[in-house]
Amino acid sequence: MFNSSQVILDNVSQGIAVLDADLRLTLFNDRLKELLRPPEGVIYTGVSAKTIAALIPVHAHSSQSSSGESENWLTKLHTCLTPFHQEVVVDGRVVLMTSIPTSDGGWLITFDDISALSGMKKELADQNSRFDAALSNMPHGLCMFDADKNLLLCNIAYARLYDLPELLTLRGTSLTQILDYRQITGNAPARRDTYFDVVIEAALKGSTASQNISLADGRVIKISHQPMVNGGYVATHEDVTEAVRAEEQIKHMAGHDPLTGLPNRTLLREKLDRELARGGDGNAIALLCLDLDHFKDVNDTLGHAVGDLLLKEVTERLKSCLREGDNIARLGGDEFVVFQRCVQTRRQASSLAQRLVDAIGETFKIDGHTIHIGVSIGIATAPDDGDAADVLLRHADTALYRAKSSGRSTYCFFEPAMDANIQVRRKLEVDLRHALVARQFEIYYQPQVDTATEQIIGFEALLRWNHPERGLVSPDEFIPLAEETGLIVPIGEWVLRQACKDAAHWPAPISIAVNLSPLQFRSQTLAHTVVSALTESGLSASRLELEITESVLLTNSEAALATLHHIRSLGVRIAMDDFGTGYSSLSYLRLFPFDKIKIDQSFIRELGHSRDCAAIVKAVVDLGTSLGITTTAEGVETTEQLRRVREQGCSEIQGYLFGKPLPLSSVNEVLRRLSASAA
Ligand SMILES: Nc1nc2c(ncn2[C@@H]2O[C@H](COP(=O)(O)O[C@H]3[C@@H](O)[C@H](n4cnc5c(=O)[nH]c(N)nc54)O[C@@H]3COP(=O)(O)O)[C@@H](O)[C@H]2O)c(=O)[nH]1
Repeated sequence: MFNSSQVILDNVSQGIAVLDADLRLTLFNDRLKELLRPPEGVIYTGVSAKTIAALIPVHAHSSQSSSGESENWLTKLHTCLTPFHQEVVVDGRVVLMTSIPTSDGGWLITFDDISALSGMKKELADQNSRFDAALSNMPHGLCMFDADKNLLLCNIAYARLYDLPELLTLRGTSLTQILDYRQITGNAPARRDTYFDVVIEAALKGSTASQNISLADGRVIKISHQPMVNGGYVATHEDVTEAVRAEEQIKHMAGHDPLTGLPNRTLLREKLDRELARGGDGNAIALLCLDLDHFKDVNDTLGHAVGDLLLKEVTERLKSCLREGDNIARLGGDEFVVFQRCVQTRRQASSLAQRLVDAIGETFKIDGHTIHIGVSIGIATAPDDGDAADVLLRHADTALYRAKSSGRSTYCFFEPAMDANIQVRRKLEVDLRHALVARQFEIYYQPQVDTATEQIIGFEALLRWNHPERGLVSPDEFIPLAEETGLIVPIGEWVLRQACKDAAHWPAPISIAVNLSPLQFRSQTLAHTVVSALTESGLSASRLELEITESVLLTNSEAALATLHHIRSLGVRIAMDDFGTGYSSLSYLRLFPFDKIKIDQSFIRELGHSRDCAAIVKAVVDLGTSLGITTTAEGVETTEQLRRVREQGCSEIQGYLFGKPLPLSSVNEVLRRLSASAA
């Protein structure tokens, strides 16, 4: 027969030991032996608690007994009247001993193997300390609030971010308390109500959201909310002030011109597109393309620093002409755009354009320099001239082109007919840029004759352009374009070098005259180019003549005069071309010791018809004679004109009567025949 209580005891998972009042073992089970692993025969009914205590030598750690004492188990059995626990380690296993006093003065002791539980507790403790370390070391603030907006926990970074005292970081602190405190210290959300009502409520309702919140102290905090499963939310707080500022700055830079601070082309396009899309409310848009006149001269002569200061000053003046709602942008260089929404488009745009022209026409005083520039303006209007930004900009630019060619410092409205002309001109410009590399230029030479002997004494180099589609293009058409685009500088340099090379093969003292454009004087390397053209070709300086018009001295006269003196000091002769067509040809004779005056063909043409012209020619020749300057009559076509200029005392003649401009091969042939007949 089995003892039923023993069967029960042997089938429970705990080790059981029952001690009587004398602390002797009265009852125990097999599980006790399994846990304590006593040597054979040590555990038996009647054995003392002391013997059992000897089997459990190592205390894992003492849990607090109900009396709060931590004492040796045996001592406690003698002294304690209430249950107590002890964790001990037996043979590597953690065993929880629970000692419960029995009514007869004895003890019921249970032994639980809690090794697994103890491992989990340790793991949990480790995890908690890792979590604490992570929280404390997080660069961002972190906080958890329950569903009632009471703080569950927060980390040091959160407290530091808002300068919170320790008291407000304790569990249970309400969000309102925290925000009230932040309100006082000046770092609460600038729009607290919105933050509270919208952001927090959304988080509590389960929305994951990330939002930048501006604080009253100017900082921007990125707050990311994550709802928690059991209500409440966890939020990270990151100070993104610097990042937001940098982003704003990058955005500003992408849309603005760094020099003037004005919107750039990209931003202009955005604004214009927006305005055009808004259309349809009866209002129109006037778009004004502005280009400064002679700005390049300022850069070339006074330097880029002064040019930059001028652009800033121009910007201020342009802005001062605008009214509320008008927009301005700088497209680059000296190009600006203004657009305005207006009702009476042309009238309002004219009035704005005139204000702008007047403002820029006023003298500028920059860095000790007095500067005169102007502005040319092309205007296109929407919807009449187009309703897309690209089209409007193109049409305003076309009108600008017209404003520039009709004298500058003025404005001009777009007209459809302009488009076709300008397209042709643009195409010519593209072709002209290509012409030099494509070797489409050729120099023709027109003879210059001694009036007395009627012998050829030299030739004038006159440029011709063999256009692949249009055939020979007149210099009257492409030289002004080359001057407008600045291409005259490389083209003029090519003419000079090529003409010197060609003339070097002609018999001395036959000379060569080359035209110089005013723009070539701005390059500052002109004198050097002349020297190298002479050196490369081997032509004597005395056989080279350079023809300039008074416009060279009109702008930038000091620098141009210095260059002229330098070139003349080489032995090169300087001729004043088209004499009498400008305003102050005479006064320029006092400025520079010209070697030759070329009387413009308009006077020669009129010699037989106009007494005035005859008198002018006579006066110029007399002036030349008294100053020791050679005079050449240009455009002599008839024997009658020849007779008259000879009568007036003109020393040299050039004109169709003695020969039209000829290609090099024909000139060489003429010269060959001349030297053969002279031999
Ligand atoms: N900067 C440069 N300018 C140049 C160069 N090559 C030419 N040009 C200038 O282009 C203008 C037109 O030149 P072109 O068509 O060659 O006309 C010249 C002569 O052909 C013409 N001429 C000469 N004699 C007569 C005549 O009896 N009748 C008549 N109707 N025309 C005649 O005059 C032009 C020469 O002018 P000028 O230079 O003033 O002596 C012209 O302004 C050229 O200067 C160049 O390489 N660089």
